[in-house]
This record gives sequence, C-alpha cells and structure tokens, in this order.
Amino acid sequence: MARSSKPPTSSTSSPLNVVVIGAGRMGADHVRRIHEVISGARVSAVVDVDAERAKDVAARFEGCTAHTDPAAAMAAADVDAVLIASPGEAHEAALLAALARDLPVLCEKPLTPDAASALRVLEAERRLGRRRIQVGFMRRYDAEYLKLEQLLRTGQLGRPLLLHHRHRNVASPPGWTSDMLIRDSVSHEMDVTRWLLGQEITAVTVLRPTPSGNAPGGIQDPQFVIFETDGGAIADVEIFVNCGFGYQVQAEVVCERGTARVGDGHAMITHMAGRWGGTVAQDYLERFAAAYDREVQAWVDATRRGRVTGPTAWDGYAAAAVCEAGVRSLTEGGRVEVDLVERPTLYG
Ligand SMILES: NC(=O)C1=CN([C@@H]2O[C@H](COP(=O)(O)OP(=O)(O)OC[C@H]3O[C@@H](n4cnc5c(N)ncnc54)[C@H](O)[C@@H]3O)[C@@H](O)[C@H]2O)C=CC1
Ligand SMILES: O=C1[C@@H](O)[C@H](O)[C@@H](O)[C@H](O)[C@H]1O
Repeated sequence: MARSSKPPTSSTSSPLNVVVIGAGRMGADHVRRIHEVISGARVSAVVDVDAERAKDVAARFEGCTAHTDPAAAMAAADVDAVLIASPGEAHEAALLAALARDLPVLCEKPLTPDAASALRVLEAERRLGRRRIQVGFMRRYDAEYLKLEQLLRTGQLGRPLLLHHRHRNVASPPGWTSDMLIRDSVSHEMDVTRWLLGQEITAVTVLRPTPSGNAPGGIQDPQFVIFETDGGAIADVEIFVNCGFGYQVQAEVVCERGTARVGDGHAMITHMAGRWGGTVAQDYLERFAAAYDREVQAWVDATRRGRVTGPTAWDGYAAAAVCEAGVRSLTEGGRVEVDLVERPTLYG
C-alpha cells in the first residue's frame, strides 16, 4: 500500500469527484456503479470522443458534465480522481495527463497495449515519486479468487505446482482478431497467475488447436496457453471466446498437499423433471458484478485516505510484457521468453 503525499481535494466527508473517461460498456457501467452502488464518490464529468455518448451518460446524473477531451475535463478545479475506461490504445495519453496533474487513477485493463508504452507510464509514475495508478484487474476482488489467494497464503496446501485456468466467452465482439484472445482475455490469467502464485511469468507457449467452426472470420479460437514462472510452476489457460453457451472463468491450483478450485458457479442447483442443473452466466458484467463493485469501492476508499492499493502499474506492465511474448508465440510458434525490466523500488 503506497501513501501519497497529496491528500484528495475533497474532505473525508464530501464525495470524491471522479472524471470517467470512456462511456462505452465498461465506462457506463462504472458511472452507474459510482452513482448507484458504492459510497463516497460521484461522477463529476464523463468524457468520450463520441460527444453524443458522453452527453447521454452524463445526462443520467445530476451535475455531471459531458466532454470530448480527457485533458480538458481533468483540468477542472473540482477533480479528485480519474477512472479510465476508454480502449487500451487511449490509456497512455490519459494516464500521463492524470499523472501530470498528480491525480489518482483507476485504469481498466490493459494498463497500455504494449510493454514500451507501459514502461513510459511506469517512468512517469516513478518521476512523480509515488504510486497513483490502480489497474482494473477485477478478479483480485472476486470473493472466490480472494478465498483461493488467502488459502494459498496460509501454506496449508503446500507449494503450488500447477495452475489450470479456463476462460470462455459466449461470442467474440465484431472485428476480433486472434491476438485479441491473448491481449484482451488471457491478460486476466496473466495477472491472476502472478498474484495467486506471487511469481513472475518467465515464458509463454501458445498452442493452436483446430479452430471451432463457430469462430468468426477464421480467427484462432480456442487457444491453449502455457506459462512458466520464476518459481518453477506451470500454468495453463484454455481460452475459448466463441463457446456459445456462457461465460465461464475457472481456476484450479494443484499443490503438494491438495488442490483448490474456483469458478464452478454452483450458486443453486435444481433437480426437476428427471434432470438436474443450474445456470451459466452470460457475460463478465454478470459474473464479476460484485467484484467490480468491490474494486471501485476499494479504490474510492483508499483514494479518500490518500492511499493507493490494488494492482499496480508494475502489474500492468508485467501483463503487457507477458502479452507481447504470448502474441509472438501465437504468430511465430514455439516458446517465447518474457522480457521484463528490473522492478523499480517504487513497486516493492
Ligand atoms: N475488467 C474487465 O473485465 C473488462 C475490461 N474492459 C476494458 O475496459 C476498457 C473499455 O472497454 P469497453 O467498455 O468494452 O469498450 P467500448 O468500446 O464499449 O467503450 C469504449 C468507449 O471509449 C470511447 N473512446 C475511444 N477513444 C477514446 C478517447 N481517446 N478518449 C475518451 N473516450 C474514448 C469510445 O467512443 C467508447 O464509447 C478497455 O480497456 C477494455 O479492455 C472491457 C471489458 C471487460
Ligand atoms: O476483460 C474482458 C474483456 O475485455 C475480454 O474480451 C473478455 O474475454 C474477458 O472475459 C473480460 O473480462
């Protein structure tokens, strides 16, 4: 947990004024969450390059203004914090503008789309001399993943040896390409593997099974991804973004003295008319609703105390570096080593 030298502009009794950049699927959902679900913050401005979209989302909440330029919105006098939910390619500019104003930021994953731009952000934060950025790897706030991480930390199961992940989406959005399975989807497993094991990923191998006949535009879907870590563990990820039936995210850790598994989604099982079963979530907004709520509440609470918690810019950079290795393995084949710079002392 890092302590910032600059307390938020708001006093602890007044809500944090948040600028939300990007009013698409995630941005609009975070705006709703800040106004309707969590406490201690309000959205003072919504920014989107699509002026109509910004206006539409801002108009739902009293006193919320609409903008098309992130830097101009951040320049307003009453801004305490920034939530970035624009596409990954737009994150670097928004992050650098927020850091230039010493504003705390919750940035949706990815921190940035590649390691070089992520390093530029790390360098800007290092120059500032304090952590201001939390990256939106929300699985760290999911009740099941939290339990798993706590169990592993007790050491009861012994040393983790293997980690199996499954990540399935109903259908990929229009225009998806094969590398997006790694960059947009498997980036979560990169973070969760590093977090659960407390180890860095050192090499990535992407295997390409015969694609599903339902994969649009001939994209390579599914893929089977293997991570090696600096602690000697191996993690595998089945990523399948056109599975058709539901949104499933599961993880099983195999340790020296036992295993633990999350994500089976057995909230309720029915037995009826000679059959038994439950339901499968249909997307991430449903499956991880509580995790997003917990993530944004934790960010607001920490920010109001002048602190920065959660996944750091280093975590975002590490995921970007692993993504690059993964995309190279996907396109060129074989095992690709991850190229990580030395971790700056700011990130512990
Ligand atoms: N944590 C999670 O589970 C998820 C995270 N994401 C992440 O959230 C971010 C947004 O994704 P979606 O909402 O799905 O995308 P989206 O395409 O629905 O929305 C993006 C919005 O940003 C706007 N925009 C584009 N460039 C901009 C700029 N330079 N400044 C301001 N606004 C700009 C677009 O007009 C659009 O309204 C991405 O980084 C994505 O990876 C997305 C889905 C799930
Ligand atoms: O971050 C996300 C999306 O961008 C991505 O496209 C999905 O595959 C993930 O499940 C979701 O959590």
